[in-house]
Amino acid sequence: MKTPLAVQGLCKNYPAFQLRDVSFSLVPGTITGFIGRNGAGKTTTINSMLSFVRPDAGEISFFGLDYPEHDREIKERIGFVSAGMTYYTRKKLKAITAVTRTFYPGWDDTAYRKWMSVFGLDEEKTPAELSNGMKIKYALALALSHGAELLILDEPTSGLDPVSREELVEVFLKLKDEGKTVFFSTHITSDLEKCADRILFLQQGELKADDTLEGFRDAWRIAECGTDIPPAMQEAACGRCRIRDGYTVLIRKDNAAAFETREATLEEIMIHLEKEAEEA
Ligand SMILES: Nc1ncnc2c1ncn2[C@@H]1O[C@H](COP(=O)(O)OP(=O)(O)OP(=O)(O)O)[C@@H](O)[C@H]1O
Repeated sequence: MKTPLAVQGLCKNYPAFQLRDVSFSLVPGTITGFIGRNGAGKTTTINSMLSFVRPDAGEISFFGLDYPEHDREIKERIGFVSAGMTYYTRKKLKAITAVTRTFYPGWDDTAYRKWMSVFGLDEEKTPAELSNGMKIKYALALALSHGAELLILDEPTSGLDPVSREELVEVFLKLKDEGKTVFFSTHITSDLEKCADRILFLQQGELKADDTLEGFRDAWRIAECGTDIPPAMQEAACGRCRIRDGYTVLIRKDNAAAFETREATLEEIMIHLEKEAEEA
């Protein structure tokens, strides 16, 4: 099966920010979490790869087809959902759907009914009457009704309460069960611990990790120590964070044998690496 998305050497220059040579590809039927702190460049990457902004360099292909050359065919096979999506707030969902379906020759009404029912959405409502989580679900229902095989979501869980986030994570797992590929950006790492197969970690416009969730986590260990970090540990540290009684220190697993350590969570890895980058 062709890779749903391959990004090669993507660059975008803004006056105060550069996206530098980002390359990755997605594995079909998996969930990939695209993580990085605010301003790391996640949205810039997504906008550049979807040609919402013009990239300065890079090659993008979806399902082995170059983009944007094969724009029309590709758009029928992907769905894009952003937390900031806006709809005509006072139109009923059924009116919005009626317009949307005209853009897609492959529109499948049975699939639409199914996903509206799975997500508990009422067509008689207007977007103004939907919560943020419901709006994301409606956007997903539209994407899935035109047969999207790849779902690209920009920060779908931010701004949602923990229960709504949990529901969305369950939706992603359901989509994966159906063979869809899911790519979503977030800075809420706990959501990824529950559902992601792969992690892409972006830091200051550079892709710092592209690995399985287990591989990414397993490369690191955490040491907990008092306020005096021993010199050997200082040497091995890749970032340290203050905690109540001292510090937590992130150490590459390869360098951690000499210390008492434990497994690291995704959040700990991200925070420690960001601290290190800030201090560098
Ligand atoms: N149109 C633009 N013009 C100039 N700079 C921009 C533009 N869009 C984004 N940037 C800058 O690019 C940087 C990366 O922003 P981006 O929105 O891609 O980050 P992000 O990782 O998605 O962050 P967040 O999690 O806050 O959404 C920021 O410093 C931002 O100010």
